[in-house]
Amino acid sequence: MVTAASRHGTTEAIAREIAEVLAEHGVEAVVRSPGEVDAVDPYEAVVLGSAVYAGHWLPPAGELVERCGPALAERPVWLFSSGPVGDPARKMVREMDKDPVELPEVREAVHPRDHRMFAGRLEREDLKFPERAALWVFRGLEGDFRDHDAIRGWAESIAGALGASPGRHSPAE
Ligand SMILES: Cc1cc2nc3c(=O)[nH]c(=O)nc-3n(C[C@H](O)[C@H](O)[C@H](O)COP(=O)(O)O)c2cc1C
Repeated sequence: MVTAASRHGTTEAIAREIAEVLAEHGVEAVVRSPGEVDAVDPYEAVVLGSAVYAGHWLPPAGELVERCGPALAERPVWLFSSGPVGDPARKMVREMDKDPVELPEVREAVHPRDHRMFAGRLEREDLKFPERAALWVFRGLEGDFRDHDAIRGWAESIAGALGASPGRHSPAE
């Protein structure tokens, strides 16, 4: 299962991209929003992500860990965050690229195989006040900074760890 907490859809889109790559490699993957997951027992492995706002994961991701921590710890779990936007040459952008505050706690609870921070997306038209006001501070950070190669490469490594062979169920077959 791939599940991600998202406010404006970017992290959810990254979750879908990861699930697509898993499926291309023969790993059956469902995408769920964290709030609708009551139990992870039906799933062999879990990829859990969240957008990062002001240094924090969104609450539904942490709440899933609170609800299902022991069951998550019993299966392979990969974590990701979607955050940094803007030109990485800028100091402010590099400062954004910090692990979310919740990460040590989440690591302790679920013992993930990995945590990856992916660049995100920030579009003015998605934002409402007060986020739009924050854009004044974040000026120059608008745009889609997702690195699809990085996302796909990471998803391929997960497929590999789950025993999938590359291209096992590729559409060409
Ligand atoms: C008000 C605001 C605060 C943000 N704070 C952070 C932050 O602390 N760290 C970070 O890496 N990204 C931060 N971002 C960028 C978002 O995490 C990024 O745009 C993300 O891809 C949005 O994902 P979503 O569309 O799934 O909500 C912030 C964006 C906004 C609008």
